[in-house]
Amino acid sequence: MEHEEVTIRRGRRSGLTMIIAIHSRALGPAVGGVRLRRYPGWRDGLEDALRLSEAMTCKCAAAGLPFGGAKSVLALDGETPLTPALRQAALEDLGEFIQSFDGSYLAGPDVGTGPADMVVLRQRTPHAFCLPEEYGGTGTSSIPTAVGVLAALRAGVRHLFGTGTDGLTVVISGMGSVGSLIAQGLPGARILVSDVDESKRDDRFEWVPPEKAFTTKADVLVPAAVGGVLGPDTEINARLVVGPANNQLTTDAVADELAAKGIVWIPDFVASAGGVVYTLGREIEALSHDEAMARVEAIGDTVAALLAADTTPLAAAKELAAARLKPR
Ligand SMILES: NC(=O)c1ccc[n+]([C@@H]2O[C@H](COP(=O)([O-])OP(=O)(O)OC[C@H]3O[C@@H](n4cnc5c(N)ncnc54)[C@H](O)[C@@H]3O)[C@@H](O)[C@H]2O)c1
Repeated sequence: MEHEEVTIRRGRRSGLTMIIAIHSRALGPAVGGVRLRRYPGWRDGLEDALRLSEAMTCKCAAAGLPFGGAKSVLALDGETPLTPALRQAALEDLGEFIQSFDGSYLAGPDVGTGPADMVVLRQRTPHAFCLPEEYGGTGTSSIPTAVGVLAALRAGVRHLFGTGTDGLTVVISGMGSVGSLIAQGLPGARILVSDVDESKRDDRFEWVPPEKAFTTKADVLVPAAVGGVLGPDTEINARLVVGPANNQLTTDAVADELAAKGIVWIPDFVASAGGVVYTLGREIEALSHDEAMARVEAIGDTVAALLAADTTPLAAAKELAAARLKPR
């Protein structure tokens, strides 16, 4: 096992399996979101926690943050209804669990949780961030995440096409909180959007059925939905792939296969770091909004440097993260 510490506990109020995976604290306290979702079994939740906490270590190290990587999972089974009472009990259980790490693990929102849930965690531990603004936090991280992806996208476009984004065709797969902001952030481009949820259709943009999103001819494809979408046989009809979805590749080898096909893939842990860069900068390092946003915009410089390397962007990003993680 490469992780520093993995602890599994049953919530005494909720009865839910809780997993906290600490991948690394080499650079500072480990940070990572709380994922609350259904799994076929808790071991699947454990798999998720192991994978996602490792990705957080890479994300923080590549972004130059003084933090390590972690993840919490609250594993729901297939049938128990998630009532408000169960949610409250699970968060109180997790808050106590987080507190037992004595500040060496800092929790934020992830899939299935949001800023309001962080308020419940705070009742049991001070080590929860991304609270709503009225509680002194920075609220949702979607805006800085989208700003970071847009900076990465512009750097990729400059490298590949030597231009800005005006006139390019961009397909966005996933019109959730981040994808919809990205769509609005490219006013001169032709934007095609796609989602499994038809209610996410937006009259301002052309609609593509979800099964056609990756094969539609475009200059840029933005995966903004779920992970595991890029495998060895995935057909893609765009030259540049860059988006916020975590863990997009089914295996690291896919990065080499994409490169061999002439497709530039920007590592997700670099492109999607804006939320964590901004939130931790504001809430832990007490930076101003402008200072924290300047760090988010700097994701574009990181991407430009990765693209200048003579390896794939993934290999270059892993090298960058490993160099920062090396004991001095
Ligand atoms: N919100 C953040 O700050 C942040 C930070 C880093 C990474 N991410 C990652 O970015 C991605 C998007 O985040 P979000 O906050 O916008 O999530 P979200 O839940 O608001 O939106 C996801 C959207 O994807 C759609 N979707 C689900 N499966 C799909 C599929 N197979 N094809 C097309 N659409 C599909 C959903 O209907 C939803 O509209 C997630 O993978 C998330 O983990 C988010």
